[in-house]
Amino acid sequence: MIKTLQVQTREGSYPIHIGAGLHGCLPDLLQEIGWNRERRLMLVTDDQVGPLYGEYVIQGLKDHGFQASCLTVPAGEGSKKLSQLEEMVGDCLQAGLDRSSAILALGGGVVGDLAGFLAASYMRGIPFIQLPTTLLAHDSSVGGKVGVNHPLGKNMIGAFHQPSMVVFDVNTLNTLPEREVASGYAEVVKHALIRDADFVCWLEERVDSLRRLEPDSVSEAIWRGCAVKGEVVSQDEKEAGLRAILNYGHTIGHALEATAGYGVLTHGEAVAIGMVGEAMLAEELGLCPPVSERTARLLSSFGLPTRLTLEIADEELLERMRRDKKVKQGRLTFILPREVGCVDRIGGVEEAVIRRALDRLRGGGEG
Ligand SMILES: NC(=O)c1ccc[n+]([C@@H]2O[C@H](COP(=O)([O-])OP(=O)(O)OC[C@H]3O[C@@H](n4cnc5c(N)ncnc54)[C@H](O)[C@@H]3O)[C@@H](O)[C@H]2O)c1
Ligand SMILES: O=C(O)C(=O)C[C@@H](O)[C@H](O)[C@H](O)COP(=O)(O)O
Ligand SMILES: [Zn+2]
Repeated sequence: MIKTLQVQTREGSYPIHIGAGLHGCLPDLLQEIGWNRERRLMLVTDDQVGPLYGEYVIQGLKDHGFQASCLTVPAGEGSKKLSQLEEMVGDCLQAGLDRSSAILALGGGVVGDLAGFLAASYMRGIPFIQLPTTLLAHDSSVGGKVGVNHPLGKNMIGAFHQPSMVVFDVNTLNTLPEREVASGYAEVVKHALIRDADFVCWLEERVDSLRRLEPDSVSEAIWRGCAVKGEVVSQDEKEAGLRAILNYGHTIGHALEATAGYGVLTHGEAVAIGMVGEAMLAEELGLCPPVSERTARLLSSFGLPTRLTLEIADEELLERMRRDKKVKQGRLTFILPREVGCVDRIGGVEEAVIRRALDRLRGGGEG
């Protein structure tokens, strides 16, 4: 069964298709959005995903008369950097891509963010399509945040560039390593915690089937996660306000990810720890009833870490947080829970309270 959602943008709307075997439908789906065979296509993938799915996708396109070439980057967060992007621009120029060409991003969030940024910047912008292959990429493939990391911070160089379509073939999840499955559930849980209390209960009741990647449950989880994300992005495409709620867990999470060294923690692991820490912060500030324990229990049931065990000093984390993109005139802004299923933007959080929350996140305080 194929499920479809629409994301509204300033320039119209684009579909998200979720279902088993959708890679086989890609040529038809391209034609549905009006892409004809004259448009030269560059498939961007990584060296783990490419050998699994790249050839099938390229062959399908060629069989339908499309001109498609392939560009492969090394797998992992280390590829999300400017020097990689420069190399990719060279590959596209060599392959003869022009302003009527387009990019297809086949992979997880790293490929999606990197290939999306390539599309946003190549000759000042060409269209692209997201073909997510990780559970986490139900988040990264929707909403148009594309970019690369800087040694001083996550996603510090980037753009908003919406895809023309998202095609999620859930069959690809069958080859995903267990650690990446868990990592992906962090962003699924985030979507539930920020906007949909019923979805939180639904997840709590189906942990086992979701972890086994039972097709009906996993497709429903992806669909519900994409529905939350799509609804928020449709209301606030460029993060003027509301969209910041999608950053729950990310102020601490991004600080952890960059300080630990890109790739040491997966993005989902860092965000999982971050959500528990930020729930503790909300409790310290008296903003909500106790929610951190239930948050940690759910994340942990998916096999995710919920405590800060790496030896990183508070000051190092705070230094990163002071450069977070939500900081305004030096005031640290967090996305904090009011209750399960509802969060708020809270500005001007004092560093002393953050230190108390970090202490609890390390297992100090009352837990
Ligand atoms: N733009 C956004 O809105 C947004 C949202 C969330 C996360 N992100 C970004 O996404 C990135 C993390 O994405 P990710 O967790 O997908 O990581 P990833 O892209 O590095 O993929 C994880 C690993 O799984 C492998 N893999 C991918 N699909 C596979 C498959 N089907 N079978 C076997 N192996 C497969 C990859 O090669 C990689 O080694 C981070 O850089 C994060 O900042 C962006
Ligand atoms: O789409 C968004 O908006 C998000 O915040 C989704 C996050 O899960 C994602 O990690 C995003 O890349 C973070 O964006 P950033 O602007 O904080 O770098
Ligand atoms: Zn994220």
